[in-house]
Amino acid sequence: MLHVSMIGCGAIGVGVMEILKSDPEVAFDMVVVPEAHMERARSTVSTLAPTARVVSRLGEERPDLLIECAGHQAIAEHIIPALERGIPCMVVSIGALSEPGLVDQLEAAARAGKTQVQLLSGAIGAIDALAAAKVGGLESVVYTGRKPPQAWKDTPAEAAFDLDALKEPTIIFEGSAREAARLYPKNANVAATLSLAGLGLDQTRVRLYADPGVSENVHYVEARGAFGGFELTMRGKPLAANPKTSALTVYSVVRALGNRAHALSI
Ligand SMILES: NC(=O)C1=CN([C@@H]2O[C@H](COP(=O)(O)OP(=O)(O)OC[C@H]3O[C@@H](n4cnc5c(N)ncnc54)[C@H](O)[C@@H]3O)[C@@H](O)[C@H]2O)C=CC1
Ligand SMILES: O=C([O-])CC(=O)C(=O)O
Repeated sequence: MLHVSMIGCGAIGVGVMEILKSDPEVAFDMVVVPEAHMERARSTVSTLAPTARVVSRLGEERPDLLIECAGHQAIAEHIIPALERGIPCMVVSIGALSEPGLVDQLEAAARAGKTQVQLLSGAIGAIDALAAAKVGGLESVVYTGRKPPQAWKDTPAEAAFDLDALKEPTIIFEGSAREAARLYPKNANVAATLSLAGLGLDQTRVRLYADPGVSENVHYVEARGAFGGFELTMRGKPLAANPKTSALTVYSVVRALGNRAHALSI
């Protein structure tokens, strides 16, 4: 039985607990959320993981695994201290790692605690192929993200475009993955994941579209290198609870937890 503590109880956290409540090999012992969100989280957790405690920090507890499904702040607040204490961690807010120095801090914390932090693939696929291709040498990685206009609400695109009135696919950003992550932190997870697996934040090119013609989060990747090349299109269905997040992100967390908990890993 794998004893897991979960950071975050939003669209991803709830989706993961819903699926895993029928898995006898995974137990959620604690759910970590900020004080202000504890009451809401308690009522959700009471039905999904009735034995789990809702807390605002891990304290002295030592779960088998700590999984972050919360947001950028949670990495410095919870993941780094847990790694330093030797607790293995998984991270889903990969966009946070475009902040200068944070990847190095994560690695240093894991090394100090003699443990490991796993960065999850989330909403994008072919991370295994891209990371393997990097060994032989990559020449180019280009990522195009296409989402319905309402998925860009509360981002700089809202000030620059009348999102509700868009009739055509509209480029809202073109540049490096580093700049995309700075301007669109809540939509930068895929670009940052591709960068970390591949050519890095400065060499990975990103184009983002607000497209009234799509209802899904469409991720298109073209990679070339010594291995040859690949093109990948993912059409991720957004979660009802958060249209910025594709359902595949929930499944990627469930897969990663299953791989740690079960006898067979794939
Ligand atoms: N790797 C990937 O492909 C993807 C990653 N994400 C990332 O996953 C994260 C969670 O996404 P959602 O569940 O959709 O968000 P959400 O907004 O629905 O839920 C966030 C949850 O985290 C909690 N939280 C916020 N700050 C916290 C902190 N400092 N400490 C503890 N708990 C905290 C909130 O109370 C809430 O329960 C976001 O950072 C998002 O950018 C989302 C989609 C894809
Ligand atoms: O599709 C998703 O779930 C999230 C996404 O685009 C991103 O954060 O890069």
